[in-house]
Amino acid sequence: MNQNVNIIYFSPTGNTKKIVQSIATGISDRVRTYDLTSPQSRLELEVTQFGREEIVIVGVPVYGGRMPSIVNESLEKFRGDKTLLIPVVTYGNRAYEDALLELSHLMGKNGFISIAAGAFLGEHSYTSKVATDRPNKEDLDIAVQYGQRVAKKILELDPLKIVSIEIPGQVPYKANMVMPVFVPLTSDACTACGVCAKVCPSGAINRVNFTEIDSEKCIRCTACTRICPEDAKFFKHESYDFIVKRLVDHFSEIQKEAEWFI
Ligand SMILES: Cc1cc2nc3c(=O)[nH]c(=O)nc-3n(C[C@H](O)[C@H](O)[C@H](O)COP(=O)(O)O)c2cc1C
Repeated sequence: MNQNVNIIYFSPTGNTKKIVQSIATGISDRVRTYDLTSPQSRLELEVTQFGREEIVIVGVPVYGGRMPSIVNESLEKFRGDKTLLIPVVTYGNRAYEDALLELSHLMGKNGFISIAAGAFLGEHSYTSKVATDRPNKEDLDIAVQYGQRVAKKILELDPLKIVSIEIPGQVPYKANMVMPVFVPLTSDACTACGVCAKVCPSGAINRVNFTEIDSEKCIRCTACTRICPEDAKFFKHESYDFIVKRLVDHFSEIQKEAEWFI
């Protein structure tokens, strides 16, 4: 298609970004990006209006079966006018529960109509033993093909009969996860390069003293522990170990596949 596709995503460890970009590639080569991962990008985001003919793909990771609440306020700044929406989530092989439906509802309130939706696998932020290396090349190829199917659907749409598709999930949504309070620790290997603070999506890492973490701001997304070139940032807490053990015990053997609704 020679129509613009707008992609909006929040993606602390990069899985959601890859999937959303691949779907967009299947639709058009004219892509406009709204990356809401950094606190600065969300702070600077202005109210953005999309027209009727526009296509928007929005992607977030699943946190506790819900969408990450940190991004809700920013997503509310996007306004549609019966704008075509493709909501997408990535999740770490446990379950996506109500996250996809919640994302579709949140955007739907502001004038977007979900004409397709997808739930994709992404290596679990907490352990590389669950959904290892997902999304892999095959996942990304599939995402491109899903994008091509959306493009076909759009060309065939009767503008007077555009309705939202059915998306799995329940209302009321699952209760928000109550996360035990643990924050990343820093070992002596830290060279104070500051890359952790740069990628922190919640601004929780002190910009001068990188070992100081604001436990109220930290969303435990693992962006910092994954990016540290010295492996100096790490989680060590009995609750964290318990979560990882549970994930590995129950979700490491059988890997799920992407689900696509159209
Ligand atoms: C705080 C937190 C909660 C998570 N909750 C879930 C969950 O409920 N179900 C699941 O399958 N994966 C869960 N995950 C894994 C992420 O959804 C998955 O790794 C996702 O692909 C990360 O996306 P990103 O790379 O775009 O940040 C969770 C990860 C974090 C950090």
